[in-house]
Amino acid sequence: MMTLSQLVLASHNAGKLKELQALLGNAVRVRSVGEFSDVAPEETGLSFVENAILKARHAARLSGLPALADDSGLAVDALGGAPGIHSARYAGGGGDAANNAKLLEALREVPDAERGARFVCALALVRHAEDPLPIICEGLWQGRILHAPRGTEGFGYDPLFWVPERGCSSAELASAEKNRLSHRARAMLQLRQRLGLA
Ligand SMILES: O=P(O)(O)OP(=O)(O)OP(=O)(O)OC[C@H]1O[C@@H](n2cnc3c(O)ncnc32)[C@H](O)[C@@H]1O
Ligand SMILES: [Mg+2]
Repeated sequence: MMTLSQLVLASHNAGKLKELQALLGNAVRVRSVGEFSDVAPEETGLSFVENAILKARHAARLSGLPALADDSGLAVDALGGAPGIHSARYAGGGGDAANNAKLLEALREVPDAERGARFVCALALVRHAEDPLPIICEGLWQGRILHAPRGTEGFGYDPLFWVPERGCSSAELASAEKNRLSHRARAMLQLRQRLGLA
């Protein structure tokens, strides 16, 4: 088992950082990669797992500390799994509002029964930049894409993601509730088990 006293979170996304921190609890002292660099690495992998490993190695190299990265995104059935690994830059770098507008437009003619989607999260933890055996955990969250945004909590695509088990959008969930249900919560539970923290 890996014992950790300090960990760098390899993300530049404030919404994600907040969730990762809450999900990790206070057993580990957490730093953010933003303390070491403002520049995010290029996400050139073909999969969530490859991109998570690449981001974790980058942060471990910068900080000299163990690093945890999250690569996540939204896979929409009617779009053949898009935006997928390209979720953060779906609308070409215009941020969350532009991404959400592009998604609504792409699904304009798609009926409810065909609006299925899932959030995907891959976590990668490396002990050091060249770690040959990263810990990988994955989580999925099944839902459906709404016709208009609802709610103001969370980040990213949350206002468009209908959560069937709660009957609301994920941006209408309190953060503690999202942290019980989400793709990230599921992946993080596995990770905490692997680390002996859960
Ligand atoms: O790479 P880092 O620095 O961690 O930050 P990022 O925002 O670029 O993160 P990703 O490359 O993993 O892209 C994931 C995108 O998927 C979306 N996403 C992931 N998890 C989400 C969640 O819990 N709720 C809403 N949108 C989410 C969100 O738009 C993210 O920008
Ligand atoms: Mg990214």
